[in-house]
Amino acid sequence: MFATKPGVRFVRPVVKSIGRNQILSCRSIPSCHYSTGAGGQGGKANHFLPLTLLGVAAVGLTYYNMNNNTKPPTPSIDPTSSTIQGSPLFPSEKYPEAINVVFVLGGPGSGKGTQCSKLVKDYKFVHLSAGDLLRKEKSTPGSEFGDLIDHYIKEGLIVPQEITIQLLKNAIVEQYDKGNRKFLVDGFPRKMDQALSFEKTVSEGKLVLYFQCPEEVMLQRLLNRGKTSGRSDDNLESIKKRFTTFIQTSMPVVEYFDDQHKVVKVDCNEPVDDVYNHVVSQFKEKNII
Ligand SMILES: Nc1ncnc2c1ncn2[C@@H]1O[C@H](COP(=O)(O)OP(=O)(O)O)[C@@H](O)[C@H]1O
Ligand SMILES: O=c1ccn([C@@H]2O[C@H](COP(=O)(O)OP(=O)(O)O)[C@@H](O)[C@H]2O)c(=O)[nH]1
Repeated sequence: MFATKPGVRFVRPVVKSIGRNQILSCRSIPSCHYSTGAGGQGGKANHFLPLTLLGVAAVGLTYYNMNNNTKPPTPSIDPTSSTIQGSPLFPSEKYPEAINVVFVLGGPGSGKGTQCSKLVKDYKFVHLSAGDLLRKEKSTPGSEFGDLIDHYIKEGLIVPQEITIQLLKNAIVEQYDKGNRKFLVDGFPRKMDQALSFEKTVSEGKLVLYFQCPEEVMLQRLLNRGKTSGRSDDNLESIKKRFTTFIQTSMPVVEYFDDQHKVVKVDCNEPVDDVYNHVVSQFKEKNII
């Protein structure tokens, strides 16, 4: 049912219909519309075709796997081998000013959200948590990717990049239009394909703030958070899976940026205010604040 007929003329990408408020709509993306085959619009860019096919493949396979509980959902196309094509949105003709993006990484429960809140209060950053954006999209009535997101989060897996990147893009554009230029992008990129695509199509990351944290500390914090968070992944089973994903999939991203000398490492295993003091002094040293 997800097959695409050759020659079909696309007037909108799949992502456009996601969510009641079209959160994942491609409004903000120039050259969003495209066509294929006979009757297509000649020279129009075809940027969304691979993206759409990948998205459709991921959704189809996920639904299949959710109904056949024998194996985890794995996209039929290896996402690490495909990156979204395009040029950065910031700066560009439409959005002439560059934005400052700091990626905030660290294992689940390392304190990313806690420290971001403090930075927002003191230094007027916009805090965009990829996990929060996904949870919001998941609970948006009518979201066609709600079940898929739910499944990936419970399993501690990384949601296909085009969904998360589109959510981030929309949120950043909204904030840019309000005059904001400084962003803490929390819990993203968690996978190499996301890192490459985001920097190619949205903006480069100026710095990565990485919280080093022993697993045992994160485990205790997450179990504690789980008593009140209401999150479907703050339980022992999901936490173990998230740790595995973090080590196997997300640490290579930290290493990738570390090779570019963009990573500042902060020990998470101190009281909140002490961790924050380290963060602030590192940011000052790097001229981020
Ligand atoms: N330095 C710290 N010491 C003790 N508890 C902390 C510290 N930082 C965060 N926490 C607590 O640990 C839990 C996870 O923190 P959070 O900021 O939500 O992590 P993350 O965003 O990395 O998942 C929360 O309940 C938070 O209150
Ligand atoms: O770029 C992202 C960020 C988050 N997630 C999913 O959202 C979950 C929760 O992420 P969040 O950053 O909210 O929580 P953390 O695990 O850091 O506590 C992750 O385990 C992933 O399943 C994702 O797929 N892509």
